[in-house]
Amino acid sequence: MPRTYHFTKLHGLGNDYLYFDAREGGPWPDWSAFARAISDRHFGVGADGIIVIEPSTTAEVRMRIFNADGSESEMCGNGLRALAKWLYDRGWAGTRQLIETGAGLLEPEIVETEGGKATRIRVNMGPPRFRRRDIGMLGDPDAEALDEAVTVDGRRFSLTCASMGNPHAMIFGPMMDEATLAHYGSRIETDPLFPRRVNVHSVEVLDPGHIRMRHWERGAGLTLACGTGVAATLAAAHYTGRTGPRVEVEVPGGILEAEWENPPTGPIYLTGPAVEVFSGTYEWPDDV
Ligand SMILES: N[C@H](CCC[C@H](N)C(=O)O)C(=O)O
Repeated sequence: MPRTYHFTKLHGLGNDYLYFDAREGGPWPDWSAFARAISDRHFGVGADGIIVIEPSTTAEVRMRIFNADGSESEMCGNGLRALAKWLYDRGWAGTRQLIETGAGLLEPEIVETEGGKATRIRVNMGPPRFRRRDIGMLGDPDAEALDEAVTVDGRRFSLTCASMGNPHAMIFGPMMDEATLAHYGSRIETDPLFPRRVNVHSVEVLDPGHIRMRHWERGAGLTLACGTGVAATLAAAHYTGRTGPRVEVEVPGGILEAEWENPPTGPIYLTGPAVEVFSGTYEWPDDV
């Protein structure tokens, strides 16, 4: 007997997720298989993945994020910003929130509202990390991974890697077009250097305060925005002397602001919009 699941779709600059309130009720499905099915843009509802809200003993709620391929990630910056909106708009949390994530306890803050609804959210993403162990890379776990090299189809890429709880590899230089990033990003994502796979970003530094970039996300492919990717990129760019500690980042879906407070040990803040699109229901075979 199929079961009916209620969801709300929200996005941060077009990085879209389906939200499931699993704080009560259940039983709940195998979220990985469920995410793979519902995220399909043709045979499902369509999204970059799903966000599952669960009870927490240490914060207001626990956020879990599953990519479109069903893989679970440690963290999602755009997803966390939109979750803060989802909670605030329903009166379930205030303007300053504490959320349990796979990257630790993180603090989103509603910074702009319209008609009682959150429109712009700033989130303390915690500090970036640069060691191989943080990124889940092969090699000396205590060594930083600021200048790695992988070769794909005879083309050598220099990677600067950082973690925001989830792993990111940045390719600095002229921004690649979609087809080029899809071709090489998909192969770097699954390179043996990254046993946990990796999110891949093509990053062009325009000046010390401005970056433009394009994302190939682990488990989701090309996306219009990647919050943890923007934060990891600011960390890598500033840490290697390419930018200041505060940048405006142009991603395909719009503009995100990123600021690194007290580098290199302080947190990175990410500020940008979040939008609620619609709510709906989804039938899923009773596999529980
Ligand atoms: N694909 C990512 C998770 C989503 C991150 C991204 N959408 C964000 O806004 O941070 C990973 O597997 O680590």
